[in-house]
Amino acid sequence: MDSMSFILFGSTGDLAKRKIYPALYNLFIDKSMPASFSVVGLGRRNWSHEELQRNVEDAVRTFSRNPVDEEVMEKFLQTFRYHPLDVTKPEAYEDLYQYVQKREEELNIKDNRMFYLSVSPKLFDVIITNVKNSGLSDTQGWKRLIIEKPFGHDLESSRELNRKISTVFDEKEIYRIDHYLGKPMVQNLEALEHSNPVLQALWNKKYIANMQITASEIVGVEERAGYYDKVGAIRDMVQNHMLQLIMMTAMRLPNEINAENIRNEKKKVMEALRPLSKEDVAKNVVRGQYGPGIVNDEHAQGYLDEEGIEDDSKNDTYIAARLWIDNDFWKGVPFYIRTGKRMKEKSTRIVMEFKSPYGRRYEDQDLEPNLLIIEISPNKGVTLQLNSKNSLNNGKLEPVHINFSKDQRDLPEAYELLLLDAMRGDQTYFAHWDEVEMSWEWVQPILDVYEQDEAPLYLYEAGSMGPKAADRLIHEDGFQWW
Ligand SMILES: NC(=O)C1=CN([C@@H]2O[C@H](COP(=O)(O)OP(=O)(O)OC[C@H]3O[C@@H](n4cnc5c(N)ncnc54)[C@H](OP(=O)(O)O)[C@@H]3O)[C@@H](O)[C@H]2O)C=CC1
Ligand SMILES: O=C1O[C@H](COP(=O)(O)O)[C@@H](O)[C@H](O)[C@H]1O
Repeated sequence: MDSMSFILFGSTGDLAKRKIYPALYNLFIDKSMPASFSVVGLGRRNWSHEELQRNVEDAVRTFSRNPVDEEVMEKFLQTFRYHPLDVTKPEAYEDLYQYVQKREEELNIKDNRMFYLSVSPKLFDVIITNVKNSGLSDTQGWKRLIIEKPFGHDLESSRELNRKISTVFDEKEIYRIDHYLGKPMVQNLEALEHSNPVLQALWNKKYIANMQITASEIVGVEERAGYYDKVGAIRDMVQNHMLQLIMMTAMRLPNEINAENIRNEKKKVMEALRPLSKEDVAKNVVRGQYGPGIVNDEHAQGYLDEEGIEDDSKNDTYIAARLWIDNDFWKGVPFYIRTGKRMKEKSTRIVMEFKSPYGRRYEDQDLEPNLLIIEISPNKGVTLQLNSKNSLNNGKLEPVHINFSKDQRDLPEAYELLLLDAMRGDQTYFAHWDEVEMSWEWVQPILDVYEQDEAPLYLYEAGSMGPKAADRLIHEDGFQWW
């Protein structure tokens, strides 16, 4: 792998601590990092190199999946340097440029530069402008941009941001992170379908009655009120993660698996996704907000009582929706999504419910449908629900489960897989602009309806599986949530 500078905007922040440093360490210990690399951490704080290194060390000790090897840790920390920088000050970038070059010379590495924007989206624009004007992005080697979510606040702002970025980076140089695409079981979807002819044969409208994608969380808004109260579940989860999961589940696999082909197939799914008019929103989308309830046997306060939330906030902490993909493979199969905070369990999963064949033999018995359940996180595995006679219960047909689960500890974290791909220059599991733009296009009417408060906001009890209206949405079609 090419030697490079990893220039981290937001090196003193939460994401760097919880995800980026542990991921880099795990890649380092697995010998997946380039032989020579320089990490330059940036932030306004007046830290020394040693302070950054101490923080990196703490972060790795706290959050890494690998036990720490002291010798490896020492070498790892030596790659880190801190450079104080207020990103809003154009004149400060001249020093940064010189510092990055100095490290490149010291380490004798080429000017391959990875810019990682792990800062508030408000700062994306000013950083891009200053990186460009300072000359930092004029390299002989490659330059790449890793950019965190949210990518815009709505369709128009995302287009504006993309226009801005495109003046400095080509699409081939932009790595838009959606960490759900880095989850090992999401990356496994394609293999699961294509290495198993039995699943491949069934993965279409002929056999599937409906597809359900759930991403439920136990946590509430935590310390992110300022951010979350303005975005809600629709922008925080649906526009990106949930629609990416739909694309990954519904795409047809190209003959050759590479970034371009996969992204083309995902784009076709979005092109076929039936758009919602404003009138469709209330019929197909349910928004909810958690009230007080019981979580893990303890009282949990409602959203409006959380610190930093407006008293009369109408923000959605839960969204369920019915979607249709109008192409030859999925026409007539409803896709249901639901995601929310303060729900009963933490689970991200995809469930395919199979159709019941006509003229089946056991019409007198109340049979459960066959299900294929793909657990993405925190459990990782696949379960097939079939029916079988139970000779201990008068030969009654009962559901049985064929099941495999992955050893959780050995699997790399999403950020590890994504950072490795970005360093190798592989964009397969990063969101292409077309996908992001089409996702915003699909979501925009929902945002408009909520902005005007033209749809009901249903309360649900903390610790439940969401509002009753979401159950009604799926019952209308004769199905239930799995
Ligand atoms: N945290 C998470 O779990 C997740 C975060 N994200 C995204 O990652 C990004 C970072 O989030 P997070 O780490 O939580 O944010 P934090 O608020 O924890 O960190 C923000 C970082 O930005 C730096 N910063 C702020 N203003 C300036 C400035 N004017 N000049 C230089 N640096 C500045 C801060 O450094 P200093 O204070 O030293 O100036 C700090 O390092 C956001 O885009 C967020 O949406 C995405 C998914 C999950
Ligand atoms: O991007 C986000 O994702 C997390 C949920 O991620 P997971 O990997 O734990 O499923 C969510 O809590 C957060 O609000 C959102 O910004």
